[in-house]
Amino acid sequence: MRDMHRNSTGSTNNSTNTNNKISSALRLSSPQQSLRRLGLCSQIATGEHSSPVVFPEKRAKVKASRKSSVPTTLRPDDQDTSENFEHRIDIGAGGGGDEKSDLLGYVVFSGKLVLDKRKISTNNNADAQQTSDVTNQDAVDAKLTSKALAWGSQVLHLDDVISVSYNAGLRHFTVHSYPFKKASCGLSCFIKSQRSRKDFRFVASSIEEALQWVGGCADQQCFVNCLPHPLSSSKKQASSELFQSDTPPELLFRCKTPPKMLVILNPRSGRGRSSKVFHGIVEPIFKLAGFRLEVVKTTCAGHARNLASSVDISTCPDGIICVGGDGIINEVLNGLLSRDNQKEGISIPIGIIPAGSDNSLVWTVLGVRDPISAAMAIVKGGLTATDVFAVEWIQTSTIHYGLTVSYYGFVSDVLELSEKYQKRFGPLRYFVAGFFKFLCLPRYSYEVEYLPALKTEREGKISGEKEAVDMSDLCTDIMSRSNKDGMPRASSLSSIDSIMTPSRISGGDLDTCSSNHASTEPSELVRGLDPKSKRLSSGRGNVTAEPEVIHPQLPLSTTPNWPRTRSKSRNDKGWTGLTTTLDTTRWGNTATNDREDISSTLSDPGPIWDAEPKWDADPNWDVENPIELPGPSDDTVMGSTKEVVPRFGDKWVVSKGRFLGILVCNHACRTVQSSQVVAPKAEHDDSTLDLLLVHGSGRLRLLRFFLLLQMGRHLSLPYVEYVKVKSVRIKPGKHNHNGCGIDGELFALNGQVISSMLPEQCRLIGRFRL
Ligand SMILES: Nc1ncnc2c1ncn2[C@@H]1O[C@H](COP(=O)(O)OP(=O)(O)OP(=O)(O)O)[C@@H](O)[C@H]1O
Repeated sequence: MRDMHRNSTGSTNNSTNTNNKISSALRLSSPQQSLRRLGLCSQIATGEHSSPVVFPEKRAKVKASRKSSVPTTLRPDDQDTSENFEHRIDIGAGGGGDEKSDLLGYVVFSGKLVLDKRKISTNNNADAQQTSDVTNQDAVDAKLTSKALAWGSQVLHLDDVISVSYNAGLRHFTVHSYPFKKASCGLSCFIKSQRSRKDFRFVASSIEEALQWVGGCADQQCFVNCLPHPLSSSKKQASSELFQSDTPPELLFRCKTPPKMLVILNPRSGRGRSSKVFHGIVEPIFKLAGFRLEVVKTTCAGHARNLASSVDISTCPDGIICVGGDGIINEVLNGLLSRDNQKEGISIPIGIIPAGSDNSLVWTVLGVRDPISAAMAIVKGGLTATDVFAVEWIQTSTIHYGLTVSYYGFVSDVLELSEKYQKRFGPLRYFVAGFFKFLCLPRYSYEVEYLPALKTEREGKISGEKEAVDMSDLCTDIMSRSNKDGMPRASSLSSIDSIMTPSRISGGDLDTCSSNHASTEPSELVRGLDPKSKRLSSGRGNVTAEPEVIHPQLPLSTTPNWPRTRSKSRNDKGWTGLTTTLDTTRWGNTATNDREDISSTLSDPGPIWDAEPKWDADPNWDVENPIELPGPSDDTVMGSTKEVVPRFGDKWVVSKGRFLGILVCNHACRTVQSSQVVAPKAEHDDSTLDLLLVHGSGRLRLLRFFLLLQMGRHLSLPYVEYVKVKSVRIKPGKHNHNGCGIDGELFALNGQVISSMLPEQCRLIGRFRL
């Protein structure tokens, strides 16, 4: 176990020093404080909560017992006493000095504990009997601090603790934890340490002390599962007769109320392993932590989105847990943002249990990649605000939201092709599809226009301005129209590297090559897609009409919804099919995985405010790029041109020509399968997008990009441009395979799209912990 021996007892010689060193940091709380923290309360087996009852006489008793067993503060003259301890606890992390002495936080409670190593019985009566058998000779000094429970030479970090079970009226209590299990010495370099369940049953010196220990754990945010006395035949008896004589009639440990959440589980994720992962590994953790969960398994693509858009929030006030890959999270996000009250929707916390092909979001943002750690992050709670980006199809005003990345070119083509191999190759399908796509690599042409972000903006200096954006403004344009979008996915593909390199190679130094224009760009932050800022960003600040007026010529039914089937190819379905509007409820009723073809507008002339030509109407890239060599494997051209286009103070950089790929990242996009980082400078909450342009065409160039990506050196390539942006517009060339991937969902890129940040962030459950 990683943590168990982290701060083990030092030698007898240095123990006195250590005690001196730690004395300041380990000042025990006064008994009164401890008692206050204990906040005797009750969580009776039924899970019902009752009001706290204070028992002064019990408090006095506990106070006395604590005084006698442990000194309040380790003073110099206490050293002798402390030397008599059977085991010394070096809370100062091996005597590292005062600066380290708070590694385990402040002391909440201390006393003697016996670790009962006998197998924990399921029989309560036997438990009661066993407890009385434990002799105090085995007792060791123990301390509960704000960060750990330490006894003898062992330390259990509270981060690894899920809950504590306690039977009223007994001296013993059980700590349920999931510490890291260390691989055996020889294998530790090869095998990642994993968490596994470990229950520690302790016996305290007295019932009062047991209450103190358990109450202290409750104060440190551990859930306490309080059960009746094992000898009581009924809960009624436990709370009336037994408690009257032995213990307070009601024990109310002050700990957090167990959360109530909705679990949306994609049973197809991870090649169908997600149900096993949830019920076998994750659910027991949530049960230990007292969570009240309603589990819904999705029946088809789009189901999660429908659930998230319509669920009664009062039934899951603490959030929605997604079990699956990045795709299911994207569905839930889009569902939440399509609710009538979008502000409420985006504020619903989202928990993530990684059980799909790739879970870049939770790995990058919370540093969690296995289901147990993810469940623990949810149990431990806290929220991490995360940017949300919106990709809007300008001509049709359709919007799809994302949390991870949107991509165009080779990667989106691979995403599409990978569908074919889903059943046969599972997570390896990206590699297989990447290989085949590589062999017959087409050329991709785009017009890219981006608004670089200023350094000051990236550092949040105008956060006040950001905060001033009213969510209702935001909703007027982007969100209200998003209800109609219902674009489907092909599969999860936040893991760009899995396309070409399934191997694991460590990252190295990363050189970023931001655009020159970025540093000379003094413009206001165009984060958020409220109509006003969007117009500003597009250089049409004089347009004041409501969204409907802005796009007057748009027929209501022109959303470029493009559900794809998992089995059909793009050609089968005809990318430029009928104009229609996707009814999202249809997805919910679809019994199979396959989706119907719903395609997009062909002839939409685009909104009035966007009518001004920014580029040639129909770029002919073969002509515009005279240096482009013919043939499939050319590798010598940058293939694009660049210019700065000032509009109303905002200088948009225009780059057009050939691109192997365009990646617009919301966070660093780490991949679970390897140590690569696609956008090393990206932050999930910096209000900017990181744009990666891989210029040019040709297999050699593409191969070099992916190889260097594995080594973390892809940004050093001369044809790779990396810039932080506030907004990006992308328009495909004429003969492209026009796909666009958003968090693993695949869409048709018929016409120009604009990616920008929403002013409001969503909230992921959990915090990044090292
Ligand atoms: N019951 C279902 N049947 C088929 N598709 C579903 C179902 N539930 C959800 N989906 C679709 O599957 C997509 C992918 O889900 P998710 O990201 O959870 O898995 P994944 O990581 O891609 O899984 P896999 O390991 O199979 O690649 C979702 O975006 C959703 O559209």
